Order: sequence, then structure tokens, then C-alpha cells
Amino acid sequence: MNPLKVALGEGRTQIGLWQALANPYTAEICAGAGYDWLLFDGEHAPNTPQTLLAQLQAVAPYPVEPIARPPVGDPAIMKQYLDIGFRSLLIPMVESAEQARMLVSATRFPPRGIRGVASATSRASGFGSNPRYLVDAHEDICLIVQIESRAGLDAIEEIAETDGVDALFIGPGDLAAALGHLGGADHPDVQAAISDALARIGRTGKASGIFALSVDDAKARIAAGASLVSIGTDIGILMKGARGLRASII
Ligand SMILES: O=C(O)C(=O)C[C@H](O)[C@@H](O)CO
Repeated sequence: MNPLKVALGEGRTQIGLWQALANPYTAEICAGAGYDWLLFDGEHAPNTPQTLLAQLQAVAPYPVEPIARPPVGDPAIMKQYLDIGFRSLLIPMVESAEQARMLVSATRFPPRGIRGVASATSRASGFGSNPRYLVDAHEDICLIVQIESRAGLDAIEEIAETDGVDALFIGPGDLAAALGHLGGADHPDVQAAISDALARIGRTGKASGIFALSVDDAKARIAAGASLVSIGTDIGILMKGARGLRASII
């Protein structure tokens, strides 16, 4: 049972923290901090399947759901992430129902989908010790797709209707760039587009989420109905803490 999948299905708010240091030591520190989920970024952080595995193992003892983001929605990469043990995936730049269907298929073994079978060599199956893994692994998959382009905005409803998609997650940085406001995720036009997108997602009945720009932004988005909300990054916390401590002396 994937508690994140269940919580999103029940509309319960799930607070997360972005992990971009690609380090199992800091991941374990964050895993014990009370978040519902941690996002391990394979798109904008120096992660490989090996570094992701080390972080997955480091957080395994903690009550937090690890989500992995591949650099692109490529079934071959998703297969690697699933085989090392991720059951929750965040896929960037999803722009159509056809693409969403392909992504769902990539998380399911035949005949439901195209996920390649590694029965006895995958950590996800307990290295073959779980005889039920091939049969019921799909039931625990939490597939979250990112809406972060004009095409993605246009396709929200058709993407949300896709069976197997658990949540739609707004990427404000890429969306701002797509809307002509590179680096300006807080521009009123971008904020308006985000608010409209989250409302549309909410009307479909699927869970909505966002990479919040601040704690206040996160609170406002949660109040407006978003349930999968990241409120910061490991790098941001380290940068703010290191600079603030230095500035506190002289
Ligand atoms: O487009 C975005 O914004 C996101 O998807 C989040 C960023 O990629 C994250 O890495 C923070 O910069």
C-alpha cells in the first residue's frame, strides 16, 4: 500500500521537500524531519540510478514516501527507477493524454503495459523474494505528471481523465518560461495561469500539486485545494542557513 497514493486519492494534503543535493546523508536528515514525501530529482540534480539507490536506502526506515523525477518521461529510465524501488514517480513536461497513457503503460507489466520484467534482480521485488510483486506492483504505483508548458495547460482535462494518473503537478519555473516570463514565476500572468490550472485540475477530481515558491505561497495553494505541495529544497535550506549564520556574526 502506497500511503501517498492513498492520501492523494482521499484528498489529504501531503507536504514535501525537494532533494537536489544527491546525497544519502542529507536525504536521511530530511527523511526524519516530518515531511510526507521527498522528491529525488533526476532532472535538475546530479543524480544517477546509483545515487538515487543510495538515497532510497537511506530514507527507507522513515515514514516518508520517496518520489523520483526522471529527466524525461522515458520508459527505459522509469523502468530503472521502478526496479531500484521507487513506486512514486513525478514525470516532467507532460503535454497530452497520449503521452500520459504511454507513461502509465511504462509503469505496468504486460499485459497492462510495457514495463520490462526483472523478476529476481530488482530491489523492488525484494530481489525475487516477493512472489506477488509482478502481479500486484501496479496497485502501488503513484504516477504524478507535471504541467509546465502551454500545451500542458491546454491538455489538463484530458490528462487528468487518463486512468493511472494520480496527480497533476505544476512546475512554475518552466511554466513561467513557456509563458514568456523566464525567471518570473511570480509574475501576475504566471500566477493567474497557475491558479486557473489548479482550479481546473481540482474540477476533474484528480489531485493537484505545485512546487511552491514560498511558505506563504504553499499555504495559499493548499487553501485553494492543492494537496501535493513542496515547500522548499534541501539546497535552499542549506544556502539560507549558511548565509544567515555568517551574516549573524559581523
Ligand atoms: O518548473 C519548475 O519550477 C519545477 O518543475 C520545479 C523545479 O524544477 C525545481 O527543480 C526547483 O527549481
